[in-house]
Amino acid sequence: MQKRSNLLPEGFHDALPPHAEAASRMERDILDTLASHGYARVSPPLAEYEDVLTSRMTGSSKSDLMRLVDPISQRTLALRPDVTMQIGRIASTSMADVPRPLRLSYSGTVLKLRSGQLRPERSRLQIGAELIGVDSVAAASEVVSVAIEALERAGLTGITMDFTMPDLIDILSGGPLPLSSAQAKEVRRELDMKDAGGLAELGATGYLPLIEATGPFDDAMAKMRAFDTDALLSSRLDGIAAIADTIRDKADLTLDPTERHGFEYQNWFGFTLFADGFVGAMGRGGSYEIARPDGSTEPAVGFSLYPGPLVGTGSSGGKDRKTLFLPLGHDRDRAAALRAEGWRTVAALTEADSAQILGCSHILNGSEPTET
Ligand SMILES: N[C@@H](Cc1c[nH]c[nH+]1)C(=O)O
Repeated sequence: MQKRSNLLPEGFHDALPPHAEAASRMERDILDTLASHGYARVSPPLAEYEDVLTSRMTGSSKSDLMRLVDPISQRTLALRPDVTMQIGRIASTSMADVPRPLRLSYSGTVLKLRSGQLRPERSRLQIGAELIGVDSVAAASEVVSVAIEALERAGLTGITMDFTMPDLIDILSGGPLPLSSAQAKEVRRELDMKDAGGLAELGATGYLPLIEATGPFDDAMAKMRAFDTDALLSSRLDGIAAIADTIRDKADLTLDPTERHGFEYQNWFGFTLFADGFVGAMGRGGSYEIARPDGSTEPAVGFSLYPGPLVGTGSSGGKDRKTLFLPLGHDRDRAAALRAEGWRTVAALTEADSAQILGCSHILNGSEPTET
Protein backbone atom coordinates (compact mmCIF):
# COMPACT_ATOMS: atom_id res chain seq x y z
CA MET A 1 0.00 0.00 0.00
CA GLN A 2 1.34 3.44 -0.89
CA LYS A 3 2.02 5.85 1.94
CA ARG A 4 0.30 9.20 1.83
CA SER A 5 2.69 11.97 0.98
CA ASN A 6 2.35 15.57 0.03
CA LEU A 7 4.81 15.18 -2.82
CA LEU A 8 2.25 13.63 -5.13
CA PRO A 9 -1.53 14.00 -5.29
CA GLU A 10 -3.66 11.24 -3.83
CA GLY A 11 -3.85 8.31 -6.20
CA PHE A 12 -0.55 9.13 -7.93
CA HIS A 13 2.65 7.29 -7.20
CA ASP A 14 6.10 6.56 -8.54
CA ALA A 15 6.85 3.01 -9.54
CA LEU A 16 10.23 2.14 -8.03
CA PRO A 17 12.66 -0.74 -8.55
CA PRO A 18 11.95 -3.61 -8.87
CA HIS A 19 8.25 -2.93 -9.52
CA ALA A 20 8.73 -0.52 -12.40
CA GLU A 21 10.75 -3.09 -14.25
CA ALA A 22 8.31 -5.88 -13.48
CA ALA A 23 5.51 -3.71 -14.85
CA SER A 24 7.36 -2.89 -18.05
CA ARG A 25 8.27 -6.52 -18.60
CA MET A 26 4.62 -7.40 -18.17
CA GLU A 27 3.69 -4.65 -20.62
CA ARG A 28 6.12 -6.11 -23.17
CA ASP A 29 4.78 -9.64 -22.74
CA ILE A 30 1.21 -8.47 -23.17
CA LEU A 31 1.98 -6.29 -26.21
CA ASP A 32 4.00 -9.08 -27.83
CA THR A 33 1.02 -11.41 -27.43
CA LEU A 34 -1.33 -8.86 -28.98
CA ALA A 35 1.06 -8.25 -31.89
CA SER A 36 1.38 -12.00 -32.46
CA HIS A 37 -2.39 -12.14 -33.01
CA GLY A 38 -2.30 -9.37 -35.60
CA TYR A 39 -3.25 -6.39 -33.41
CA ALA A 40 -1.40 -3.40 -34.82
CA ARG A 41 -0.12 -0.84 -32.34
CA VAL A 42 -1.48 2.69 -32.19
CA SER A 43 -0.39 5.46 -29.80
CA PRO A 44 -2.95 8.20 -29.25
CA PRO A 45 -1.97 11.30 -27.24
CA LEU A 46 -2.46 11.73 -23.50
CA ALA A 47 -4.93 14.63 -23.91
CA GLU A 48 -7.45 15.66 -26.52
CA TYR A 49 -10.52 17.90 -26.96
CA GLU A 50 -13.01 16.92 -24.32
CA ASP A 51 -16.04 16.89 -26.64
CA VAL A 52 -14.26 14.80 -29.27
CA LEU A 53 -13.03 12.29 -26.72
CA THR A 54 -16.44 11.36 -25.41
CA SER A 55 -18.40 11.67 -28.65
CA ARG A 56 -17.49 8.30 -30.14
CA MET A 57 -18.73 5.96 -27.47
CA THR A 58 -22.41 5.46 -26.93
CA GLY A 59 -22.84 5.55 -23.16
CA SER A 60 -19.55 7.11 -22.09
CA SER A 61 -19.90 9.93 -19.61
CA LYS A 62 -18.18 13.28 -19.34
CA SER A 63 -18.34 13.37 -15.59
CA ASP A 64 -15.25 11.27 -15.00
CA LEU A 65 -12.74 13.40 -16.83
CA MET A 66 -9.75 15.38 -15.62
CA ARG A 67 -9.80 18.58 -17.62
CA LEU A 68 -7.58 21.50 -18.44
CA VAL A 69 -7.84 24.51 -20.70
CA ASP A 70 -5.41 24.53 -23.59
CA PRO A 71 -3.87 28.02 -23.70
CA ILE A 72 -3.20 27.59 -27.41
CA SER A 73 -6.62 26.58 -28.72
CA GLN A 74 -8.52 28.04 -25.75
CA ARG A 75 -10.54 24.83 -25.75
CA THR A 76 -11.13 22.37 -22.94
CA LEU A 77 -8.96 19.32 -23.11
CA ALA A 78 -9.51 16.09 -21.25
CA LEU A 79 -6.79 13.80 -20.04
CA ARG A 80 -7.80 10.39 -21.32
CA PRO A 81 -9.47 8.13 -18.77
CA ASP A 82 -9.61 5.23 -21.23
CA VAL A 83 -7.68 4.60 -24.45
CA THR A 84 -10.58 2.57 -25.91
CA MET A 85 -12.43 5.83 -26.58
CA GLN A 86 -9.48 7.13 -28.54
CA ILE A 87 -9.30 3.91 -30.54
CA GLY A 88 -12.97 4.55 -31.41
CA ARG A 89 -12.03 7.99 -32.72
CA ILE A 90 -9.12 6.64 -34.75
CA ALA A 91 -11.18 3.76 -36.17
CA SER A 92 -13.99 6.06 -37.25
CA THR A 93 -11.81 8.81 -38.72
CA SER A 94 -8.20 8.26 -39.82
CA MET A 95 -8.64 4.50 -40.15
CA ALA A 96 -12.25 4.57 -41.39
CA ASP A 97 -11.25 3.21 -44.79
CA VAL A 98 -8.99 0.43 -43.55
CA PRO A 99 -10.61 -2.99 -44.23
CA ARG A 100 -12.55 -4.59 -41.38
CA PRO A 101 -12.19 -6.39 -39.08
CA LEU A 102 -9.58 -3.96 -37.81
CA ARG A 103 -7.33 -5.14 -34.99
CA LEU A 104 -5.60 -2.45 -32.93
CA SER A 105 -3.57 -2.54 -29.72
CA TYR A 106 -2.31 0.16 -27.37
CA SER A 107 -0.50 0.87 -24.14
CA GLY A 108 -0.49 4.14 -22.27
CA THR A 109 -1.16 5.98 -19.08
CA VAL A 110 -4.76 6.91 -18.32
CA LEU A 111 -6.03 9.24 -15.62
CA LYS A 112 -9.11 8.57 -13.59
CA LEU A 113 -10.86 11.37 -11.76
CA ARG A 114 -11.98 8.98 -9.06
CA SER A 115 -10.53 5.70 -7.96
CA GLY A 116 -11.93 2.72 -6.13
CA GLN A 117 -10.99 1.50 -2.70
CA LEU A 118 -9.38 -1.64 -4.04
CA ARG A 119 -7.42 0.19 -6.71
CA PRO A 120 -6.62 3.64 -5.31
CA GLU A 121 -4.33 4.64 -8.20
CA ARG A 122 -5.73 7.38 -10.37
CA SER A 123 -2.86 7.25 -12.84
CA ARG A 124 -2.69 3.81 -14.39
CA LEU A 125 -1.09 1.99 -17.26
CA GLN A 126 -3.75 0.65 -19.59
CA ILE A 127 -2.86 -1.97 -22.20
CA GLY A 128 -5.44 -3.36 -24.55
CA ALA A 129 -6.72 -4.65 -27.84
CA GLU A 130 -9.80 -3.70 -29.84
CA LEU A 131 -11.35 -5.72 -32.66
CA ILE A 132 -13.40 -3.31 -34.74
CA GLY A 133 -16.13 -3.99 -37.28
CA VAL A 134 -17.62 -7.09 -35.64
CA ASP A 135 -18.97 -8.11 -32.26
CA SER A 136 -19.88 -11.69 -33.16
CA VAL A 137 -19.37 -14.68 -30.90
CA ALA A 138 -16.27 -15.52 -32.97
CA ALA A 139 -14.84 -12.03 -32.41
CA ALA A 140 -15.64 -12.04 -28.69
CA SER A 141 -14.13 -15.52 -28.35
CA GLU A 142 -10.92 -14.32 -29.98
CA VAL A 143 -10.78 -11.34 -27.63
CA VAL A 144 -11.23 -13.35 -24.44
CA SER A 145 -8.71 -15.98 -25.43
CA VAL A 146 -6.12 -13.40 -26.50
CA ALA A 147 -6.64 -11.63 -23.14
CA ILE A 148 -6.01 -14.85 -21.25
CA GLU A 149 -3.01 -15.76 -23.40
CA ALA A 150 -1.51 -12.31 -22.74
CA LEU A 151 -1.89 -12.75 -18.99
CA GLU A 152 -0.42 -16.24 -19.12
CA ARG A 153 2.57 -15.02 -21.13
CA ALA A 154 3.08 -12.31 -18.51
CA GLY A 155 3.40 -15.12 -15.96
CA LEU A 156 0.07 -14.64 -14.21
CA THR A 157 -1.81 -17.55 -12.71
CA GLY A 158 -5.18 -18.12 -11.10
CA ILE A 159 -7.04 -16.26 -13.84
CA THR A 160 -10.76 -15.77 -13.31
CA MET A 161 -13.10 -14.37 -15.91
CA ASP A 162 -16.37 -12.96 -14.62
CA PHE A 163 -18.93 -12.51 -17.39
CA THR A 164 -21.59 -9.86 -17.26
CA MET A 165 -24.46 -8.57 -19.39
CA PRO A 166 -24.04 -4.78 -19.28
CA ASP A 167 -27.31 -3.83 -21.02
CA LEU A 168 -29.44 -6.48 -19.29
CA ILE A 169 -31.57 -4.07 -17.28
CA ASP A 170 -32.17 -1.88 -20.36
CA ILE A 171 -33.45 -4.92 -22.26
CA LEU A 172 -35.67 -6.16 -19.44
CA SER A 173 -37.01 -2.75 -18.44
CA GLY A 174 -37.83 -1.92 -22.06
CA GLY A 175 -39.69 -5.25 -22.42
CA PRO A 176 -41.15 -7.81 -20.07
CA LEU A 177 -40.32 -6.04 -16.77
CA PRO A 178 -41.11 -2.39 -17.54
CA LEU A 179 -39.48 0.37 -15.50
CA SER A 180 -39.21 4.11 -15.95
CA SER A 181 -35.66 5.36 -16.29
CA ALA A 182 -35.74 6.62 -12.70
CA GLN A 183 -36.97 3.24 -11.47
CA ALA A 184 -34.38 1.44 -13.58
CA LYS A 185 -31.70 3.47 -11.84
CA GLU A 186 -32.97 2.38 -8.43
CA VAL A 187 -33.28 -1.22 -9.50
CA ARG A 188 -29.68 -1.17 -10.75
CA ARG A 189 -28.58 0.20 -7.41
CA GLU A 190 -30.40 -2.54 -5.47
CA LEU A 191 -29.00 -5.18 -7.80
CA ASP A 192 -25.51 -3.80 -7.26
CA MET A 193 -25.98 -4.32 -3.56
CA LYS A 194 -27.74 -7.65 -4.16
CA ASP A 195 -30.48 -6.32 -1.89
CA ALA A 196 -33.58 -8.49 -2.27
CA GLY A 197 -35.49 -6.48 0.35
CA GLY A 198 -34.75 -3.25 -1.49
CA LEU A 199 -35.98 -4.69 -4.78
CA ALA A 200 -39.20 -5.91 -3.16
CA GLU A 201 -39.77 -2.47 -1.64
CA LEU A 202 -39.46 -0.95 -5.09
CA GLY A 203 -42.10 -3.38 -6.31
CA ALA A 204 -39.52 -4.84 -8.70
CA THR A 205 -39.92 -8.45 -7.58
CA GLY A 206 -39.63 -9.64 -11.18
CA TYR A 207 -35.93 -8.80 -10.95
CA LEU A 208 -35.33 -10.88 -7.82
CA PRO A 209 -34.10 -14.03 -9.63
CA LEU A 210 -31.18 -12.00 -11.00
CA ILE A 211 -29.71 -11.74 -7.51
CA GLU A 212 -29.52 -15.53 -7.37
CA ALA A 213 -28.19 -15.95 -10.89
CA THR A 214 -24.65 -15.12 -9.84
CA GLY A 215 -21.61 -17.27 -9.16
CA PRO A 216 -19.90 -20.24 -10.85
CA PHE A 217 -20.68 -19.97 -14.55
CA ASP A 218 -22.74 -23.09 -15.32
CA ASP A 219 -24.88 -22.73 -12.26
CA ALA A 220 -25.59 -19.06 -12.81
CA MET A 221 -26.20 -19.64 -16.53
CA ALA A 222 -28.79 -22.35 -15.73
CA LYS A 223 -30.55 -19.87 -13.42
CA MET A 224 -30.53 -17.22 -16.14
CA ARG A 225 -32.07 -19.70 -18.61
CA ALA A 226 -34.78 -20.55 -16.09
CA PHE A 227 -35.42 -16.82 -15.52
CA ASP A 228 -35.66 -16.16 -19.25
CA THR A 229 -39.03 -17.86 -19.72
CA ASP A 230 -40.01 -15.96 -22.86
CA ALA A 231 -36.56 -16.49 -24.45
CA LEU A 232 -35.93 -12.77 -24.84
CA LEU A 233 -32.34 -13.25 -23.75
CA SER A 234 -31.70 -16.60 -25.39
CA SER A 235 -29.43 -15.38 -28.18
CA ARG A 236 -27.34 -13.40 -25.69
CA LEU A 237 -27.13 -16.31 -23.28
CA ASP A 238 -26.23 -18.70 -26.12
CA GLY A 239 -23.53 -16.28 -27.23
CA ILE A 240 -22.02 -15.92 -23.78
CA ALA A 241 -22.14 -19.69 -23.21
CA ALA A 242 -20.36 -20.26 -26.53
CA ILE A 243 -17.67 -17.71 -25.66
CA ALA A 244 -17.20 -19.30 -22.22
CA ASP A 245 -16.79 -22.73 -23.82
CA THR A 246 -13.71 -21.56 -25.71
CA ILE A 247 -11.77 -20.71 -22.54
CA ARG A 248 -13.09 -23.22 -20.04
CA ASP A 249 -9.78 -25.00 -19.62
CA LYS A 250 -7.79 -21.78 -19.19
CA ALA A 251 -9.62 -19.78 -16.54
CA ASP A 252 -12.15 -20.08 -13.76
CA LEU A 253 -15.44 -18.78 -15.07
CA THR A 254 -18.16 -16.96 -13.19
CA LEU A 255 -21.26 -15.06 -14.24
CA ASP A 256 -22.63 -11.96 -12.58
CA PRO A 257 -25.21 -10.75 -15.11
CA THR A 258 -25.98 -7.45 -13.38
CA GLU A 259 -22.40 -6.41 -12.54
CA ARG A 260 -21.96 -2.98 -14.04
CA HIS A 261 -19.00 -1.52 -12.23
CA GLY A 262 -16.78 -0.08 -14.94
CA PHE A 263 -19.18 -0.98 -17.78
CA GLU A 264 -20.30 2.34 -19.15
CA TYR A 265 -20.50 1.75 -22.85
CA GLN A 266 -20.42 -2.03 -23.25
CA ASN A 267 -23.64 -3.62 -24.49
CA TRP A 268 -24.57 -7.30 -24.81
CA PHE A 269 -21.43 -8.82 -23.39
CA GLY A 270 -18.80 -7.82 -20.84
CA PHE A 271 -16.19 -9.45 -18.63
CA THR A 272 -13.91 -8.63 -15.73
CA LEU A 273 -10.55 -10.35 -15.28
CA PHE A 274 -8.93 -11.29 -12.00
CA ALA A 275 -5.57 -12.94 -11.36
CA ASP A 276 -3.58 -14.17 -8.38
CA GLY A 277 -1.49 -11.42 -6.83
CA PHE A 278 -3.76 -8.60 -7.95
CA VAL A 279 -6.15 -6.80 -5.68
CA GLY A 280 -9.37 -6.00 -7.50
CA ALA A 281 -9.94 -6.24 -11.22
CA MET A 282 -6.92 -6.78 -13.45
CA GLY A 283 -8.82 -5.95 -16.62
CA ARG A 284 -12.13 -5.60 -18.28
CA GLY A 285 -13.65 -5.86 -21.73
CA GLY A 286 -16.72 -6.41 -23.82
CA SER A 287 -18.71 -5.40 -26.87
CA TYR A 288 -19.63 -1.81 -27.72
CA GLU A 289 -20.55 0.54 -30.53
CA ILE A 290 -18.45 3.24 -32.08
CA ALA A 291 -20.28 6.28 -33.46
CA ARG A 292 -19.26 7.24 -36.99
CA PRO A 293 -19.20 10.89 -38.10
CA ASP A 294 -22.28 10.24 -40.33
CA GLY A 295 -24.33 9.14 -37.32
CA SER A 296 -24.20 5.41 -38.03
CA THR A 297 -22.46 3.03 -35.66
CA GLU A 298 -19.93 0.27 -35.95
CA PRO A 299 -19.74 -2.75 -33.61
CA ALA A 300 -16.53 -3.58 -31.78
CA VAL A 301 -15.22 -5.80 -29.02
CA GLY A 302 -12.07 -5.48 -26.97
CA PHE A 303 -10.40 -5.53 -23.62
CA SER A 304 -8.09 -3.44 -21.43
CA LEU A 305 -5.65 -4.66 -18.80
CA TYR A 306 -4.41 -2.61 -15.89
CA PRO A 307 -1.23 -4.33 -14.75
CA GLY A 308 -0.93 -2.07 -11.72
CA PRO A 309 0.86 -2.81 -8.49
CA LEU A 310 1.46 -6.50 -8.03
CA VAL A 311 1.04 -7.80 -4.55
CA GLY A 312 3.43 -10.50 -3.51
CA THR A 313 5.41 -12.40 -6.10
CA GLY A 314 4.87 -13.72 -9.56
CA SER A 315 7.08 -11.29 -11.33
CA SER A 316 10.41 -10.42 -9.82
CA GLY A 317 11.32 -7.46 -12.00
CA GLY A 318 14.75 -8.95 -12.53
CA LYS A 319 15.62 -8.91 -8.86
CA ASP A 320 16.74 -12.49 -8.98
CA ARG A 321 18.76 -11.88 -12.10
CA LYS A 322 22.51 -12.02 -11.51
CA THR A 323 24.23 -8.64 -11.32
CA LEU A 324 27.92 -8.33 -12.03
CA PHE A 325 30.08 -5.63 -10.48
CA LEU A 326 32.74 -4.31 -12.87
CA PRO A 327 35.74 -2.93 -10.94
CA LEU A 328 37.68 0.10 -12.19
CA GLY A 329 39.89 -0.84 -15.13
CA HIS A 330 37.92 -4.00 -15.98
CA ASP A 331 38.11 -5.68 -19.37
CA ARG A 332 35.43 -3.81 -21.34
CA ASP A 333 35.21 -6.35 -24.16
CA ARG A 334 34.70 -9.17 -21.70
CA ALA A 335 32.02 -7.12 -19.89
CA ALA A 336 30.24 -6.52 -23.22
CA ALA A 337 30.37 -10.23 -24.02
CA LEU A 338 28.89 -11.08 -20.61
CA ARG A 339 26.09 -8.53 -21.12
CA ALA A 340 25.36 -10.17 -24.45
CA GLU A 341 25.04 -13.47 -22.55
CA GLY A 342 22.39 -11.89 -20.34
CA TRP A 343 24.41 -10.57 -17.42
CA ARG A 344 23.42 -7.26 -15.95
CA THR A 345 26.53 -5.22 -15.12
CA VAL A 346 27.14 -2.30 -12.78
CA ALA A 347 30.40 -0.46 -13.44
CA ALA A 348 32.46 1.19 -10.70
CA LEU A 349 32.93 4.92 -11.21
CA THR A 350 35.30 5.49 -8.27
CA GLU A 351 37.40 3.38 -5.91
CA ALA A 352 34.72 3.87 -3.28
CA ASP A 353 32.13 1.87 -5.22
CA SER A 354 31.75 -1.70 -4.10
CA ALA A 355 29.82 -4.76 -5.22
CA GLN A 356 28.24 -5.03 -1.82
CA ILE A 357 26.96 -1.47 -1.59
CA LEU A 358 25.61 -1.63 -5.13
CA GLY A 359 23.80 -4.90 -4.44
CA CYS A 360 25.73 -7.03 -6.95
CA SER A 361 25.70 -10.81 -6.74
CA HIS A 362 29.01 -11.25 -8.63
CA ILE A 363 32.31 -9.48 -9.31
CA LEU A 364 34.28 -9.59 -12.54
CA ASN A 365 37.55 -11.09 -11.41
CA GLY A 366 39.89 -10.95 -14.39
CA SER A 367 37.69 -12.47 -17.05
CA GLU A 368 35.37 -14.58 -14.90
CA PRO A 369 32.42 -13.60 -12.70
CA THR A 370 32.85 -14.81 -9.16
CA GLU A 371 30.23 -14.74 -6.44
CA THR A 372 30.54 -11.94 -3.90
N1 LIG B 1 -11.66 0.16 -21.90
C1 LIG B 1 -12.55 -0.58 -21.03
C2 LIG B 1 -12.55 -2.05 -21.34
C3 LIG B 1 -12.88 -2.32 -22.76
C4 LIG B 1 -12.04 -2.36 -23.83
N2 LIG B 1 -12.81 -2.63 -24.92
C5 LIG B 1 -14.05 -2.76 -24.50
N3 LIG B 1 -14.12 -2.56 -23.23
C6 LIG B 1 -12.11 -0.37 -19.57
O1 LIG B 1 -10.97 -0.06 -19.35
O2 LIG B 1 -12.87 -0.57 -18.67
